Order: sequence, then structure tokens, then C-alpha cells
Amino acid sequence: MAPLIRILRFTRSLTPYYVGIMVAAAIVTGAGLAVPFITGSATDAIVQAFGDASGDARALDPEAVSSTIVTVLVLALALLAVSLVEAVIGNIGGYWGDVMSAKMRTILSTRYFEQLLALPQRYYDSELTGTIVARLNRSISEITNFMKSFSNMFVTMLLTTIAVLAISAWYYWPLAVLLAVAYPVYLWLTALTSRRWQRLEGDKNEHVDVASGRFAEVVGQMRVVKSFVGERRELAAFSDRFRATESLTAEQSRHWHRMDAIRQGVLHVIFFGLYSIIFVRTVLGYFTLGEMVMLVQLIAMARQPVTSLSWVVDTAQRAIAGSKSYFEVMDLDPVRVDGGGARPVDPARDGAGREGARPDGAALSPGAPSVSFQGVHFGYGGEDVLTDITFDVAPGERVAFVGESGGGKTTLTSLLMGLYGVREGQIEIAGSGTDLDDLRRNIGVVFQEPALFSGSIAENIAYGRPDASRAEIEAAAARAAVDVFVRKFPLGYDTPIGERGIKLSGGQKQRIAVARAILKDAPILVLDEATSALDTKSERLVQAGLDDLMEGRTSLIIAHRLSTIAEVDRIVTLRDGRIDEIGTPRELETSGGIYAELLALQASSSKGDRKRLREFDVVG
Ligand SMILES: Nc1ncnc2c1ncn2[C@@H]1O[C@H](COP(=O)(O)OP(=O)(O)OP(=O)(O)O)[C@@H](O)[C@H]1O
Repeated sequence: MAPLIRILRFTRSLTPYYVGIMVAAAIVTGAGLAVPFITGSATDAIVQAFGDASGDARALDPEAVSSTIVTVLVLALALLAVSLVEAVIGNIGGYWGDVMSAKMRTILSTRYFEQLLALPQRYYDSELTGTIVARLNRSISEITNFMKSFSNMFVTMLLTTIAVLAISAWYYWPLAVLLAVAYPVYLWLTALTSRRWQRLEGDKNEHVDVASGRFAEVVGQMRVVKSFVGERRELAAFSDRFRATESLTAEQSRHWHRMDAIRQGVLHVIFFGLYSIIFVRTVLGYFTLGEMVMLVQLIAMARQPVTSLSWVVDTAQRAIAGSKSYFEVMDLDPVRVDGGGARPVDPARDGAGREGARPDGAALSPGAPSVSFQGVHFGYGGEDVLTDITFDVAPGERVAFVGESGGGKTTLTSLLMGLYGVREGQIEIAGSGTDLDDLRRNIGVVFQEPALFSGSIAENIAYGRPDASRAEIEAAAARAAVDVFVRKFPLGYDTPIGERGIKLSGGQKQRIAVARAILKDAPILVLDEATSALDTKSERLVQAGLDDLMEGRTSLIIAHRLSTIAEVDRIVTLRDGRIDEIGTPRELETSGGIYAELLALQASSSKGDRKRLREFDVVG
């Protein structure tokens, strides 16, 4: 029940719709309740007319005939009016229901997306895109279905139940007692069905989520699947998951129908009692024929809340099962997901008063570092990937990071951007605002994987600055040598590049990623293997653009070319997750550390040395 109350609270802004739908349902129910009375009255009027004439129509007084005809016609008109009210108000309620569903879908989807956008990177490290999407779709359609049927049926059920109980009690109280027994018994039997049903539904959802997660991955990486002839394997795993849901559904359905048969059986026995009472008492003369007709119809109406109840309970069960994963995501606390570690701060603005922080404004003064790591420890889960990392980068300085593949260089840049909280220590970035958005606005980044979106080349370049003019986009593109290949496309910068830029070559994607960082024009630049996918000629072109861009900007570079590394102001080498050395290229050339080793390996022509060089992701 709690999840349902939560859904109501969550969609509080839809209250006018809930109320509107309920009022419409109340009017329709009220109109429906009038029908037995009208038909009962018509029966009585006719019976009375015949009764006066001892059953012989010819013996009827013509005046009495015409007055009875007028009465039944008026009653027929009343039936027409009631039906028209039902039709019109019912459809108005239906319209409100549709609008409410659409609005609910918007609320639930946007709040889910908002929460996903707020969740830290760590959440996505262990979630599959397809699973996230599948969960959202299921949750939303099941919650919406429930709310629609609930607001439609709840009032109808309630009013019909109360009216039927009151009217039957008025005519003969044992009828009301029997009905009053029928409802709770039915509800109890329904609740008995629920627990097992929900568990099985959860298991089914789990299979569908896993299959959907893999499905999205496979579709996104079809090239790999085809190249490694993985189609059959993927298909088999996918269909196995769905087959597992078949047997679960069979079990679930068996259980449900078994329980339903019992429920209905009990109900039929109770209704048998009700009908027997009505018929016998009519024969005994306690009820008129009209009252009998009315009561029979009323009892038939009493079945409706019971069947509606089973429908509502069914959709409620689905909504509870479906909303579980929705609210699990909504309940995640971004801080706890990330372990609550510290994120980068601006020493001048955020760090005031904090232990070890620089005095207000100091970071912006000349000579103060623009980026500072102080005793930073970080790990993704188990052991530290980075241990006791301490270094400063002065404003406008270019610093290269060198270390073995998997040594934590990319991790270091992720920490800089606040994608993860650190276990210990602190990271300070001067000139950024008080929150992560501000901080990230100050950093232009080219990722190892270019990571583009579907859309046009221009849209991708302008991702960090959607307001940029076409001239600005093209200028950035020219500096990253994007113009060279865009000229060959008939649609130029408006060329759609497919999902994640699938229609482009690796080098083209990388150049767009560089142009994106150039256009962002941020004071701090992070280049993670920004030119690794380029051939030597394109690399030279792009590197010239990057050199130009780095001028006067604080730059943190992870480079794969020793010639690029040689041109930076300082090098930080990493060994086993710790800083090994920090110095200028000239100082480190002869220090005997990693950089010196790389230079020596580069000079060597032996196979072993080349292999060792590759372990550092470095080429000569
Ligand atoms: N999201 C993640 N979750 C868990 N472990 C991760 C994650 N990203 C990286 N790692 C691990 O952290 C370590 C450092 O990875 P990182 O990508 O920072 O290395 P790198 O020095 O940039 O490597 P390369 O030069 O090959 O790009 C590796 O052992 C890697 O397996």
C-alpha cells in the first residue's frame, strides 16, 4: 500500500484530475443506480394497470391505459436521460483520464531523468543503459495504468457498494448482511493472491531488465557482435531470459486463476443466497414484482464493485511491483552512491575556513596553483587506484601525466572533474564556482573515447556551448582540422553522424571532440589521449590547434606521443598508483625514472623494448 500512497504524493499536482475523474465516475454511478428504480417503477405501473383489470388488457379503462402509457413513456425518457448523462459524463471522465495519464508520464519520466542526471558517475559504472530504460518504461506504464483505473473505479466501487448495501438493507436487512460478508471475503481472498503474485512479477521483471540491458548494448555495438560472430550467442541468451519469464508467467497465472476460481465460487454461493431470498420473498408477497425487478438489478450491480476490485487489485499489484525499481532509483542519495568522498573545491570560494585551505582569494593571486591535488587517495571499490597524490599545476602551465596503462591517469582527470569523490585528501581548482557545475564549466575536456551524440556535427561541436554561433562553431572546427573532412560531406556541418558518431572514423570523431573542447574555451584543459586515433598528418594539424589552445591555459595532458610529452612544462610520472617523479622534461630525462626509461626504450629497436613502450601507451 505504501508505494501507492507514495505515487499519489509524488503526483500531487494531478489532484484536480483525480478529483475530476472521481466526480465524473460518481455522476455515472449515480445515473447507473437510477436504472433499477426506473425499471422497477415501470414494472409496478404496468402490473398495477393489469392488476386493476384482473389481467385482461381489453377490460382496461382507456383512461387508465393512456395514463399508464404516459407513465412508462416518462420512465423510458428518464432511462434515456440517464443513459445520455452516462455517455457524456463518462466520456468527459475518459478525456480527463487520458490527459492525466499523459501528465503523469511526463512527471514520472522527467523526475526519473532528473534523478539520473543527478546521480554520480559511480552509479553508471555498474548499470546497463537498456536496463535503466526498461525499468523506466515498465514502471511508468504500470503506475499510469493503475492511477487511471483506480481514479475511475474507486468512486464507482465505493458508491455502488454503499448504495447497494443501504437500499438492500432498506428492503430486507439479511440481503445487506450477505452482501456485507461478500465484499471482505472477496478482498481477503484477493490479498492472499497478492504476495506470491508480486514476488513472481519481480522475478519476471528482473529477467526482462537483464535482457533489455544486453539488448541495448548489443544494438549499440553491432559491429563487434557481427565481427566476432556473436549473433547466435546473443540471441540465445536473450531468448533464454524471455523463456524464463514464460514459465514464471505460467506459474503466476496458474496461481492467480486458481485463486480467482475460489474467489468467484464463494461469491456465486453468496449471490445464490441473495437471489433465493429475493425470489422467495416475492412469492410470499413481501416484495412487489417491481421491487423484485429493482432488487435483482441492484444485486447484479453489486457484482460490479467486486469485479472492479479484482481489476484494481491486479493493476495495483503491477504498479507496486513496477514502481519498486522506480522508487529504488528515486531513493538513491547521490552522496551515498559515491561513498560521500570529497570533491574538488575552489580554495578561494569554497574552502574559506576549512582546515588546510588557502586564505580567501589566495588561489587567484599570481603564483598560486590553478589546480592542486593534496594527499589524494582514491579507489573505485577495493584497493586504492591512486595513493597519496600531491601536485600543483600553476596557471597556464602544461603538465603531462605518464604511467603504465591502467595506472590511474584517466582516473586522475575524472577526480579533477568531480566525477567521483576522493577517499582522502583534497583537490582544489581555482576560479571555479561553489558547485560542480561551475567547476566543470571551467574545464574543457577531450576524452580518451570521443563520446559523441547522434545529431549533426555542428550540434556535437556546440554541445558545451549550445548558444554558439555558426561562425564560432566553424572557427573551432577549423582549429581542430574538422573542416578538412567536413568539406567532403554534402550536408557539411549539418551531416548527421549516427548514434555515438558511428558514421565517422575514429580520427574524425576525435577531431570533433577536440573542436568541442576548443569551442568551450575553458581556462583549464584536460586532454586524455586527445589525438591517439589520428594519423601522423592529421595529428600534426590537430596538435597545432591544441598547442594554440593551450597557450595561456592550465593544461593537464595524457599523451601517447613522446614528442608531445617532451614539449610540456612539467611531467608527473605515476608508478603503482603513486607519484614517482615530478619535474621538467629536461630534469626527468636524466633522473633514471619512468620518463628516462621511456626515452631509452624509444631509442632502442629491440622487440622487448617496443613492447614495454606500449605498456605505457606511448609511441616514439
Ligand atoms: N569505472 C571504473 N570502475 C572500476 N574500476 C575502474 C574504473 N575505471 C577504471 N578502473 C580501474 O582503475 C585503474 C586505472 O584506470 P585508468 O583508466 O585511470 O588508467 P589509465 O592510466 O588512464 O590507463 P590507460 O593509459 O590505459 O588509459 C584500472 O585498473 C582500471 O581497471
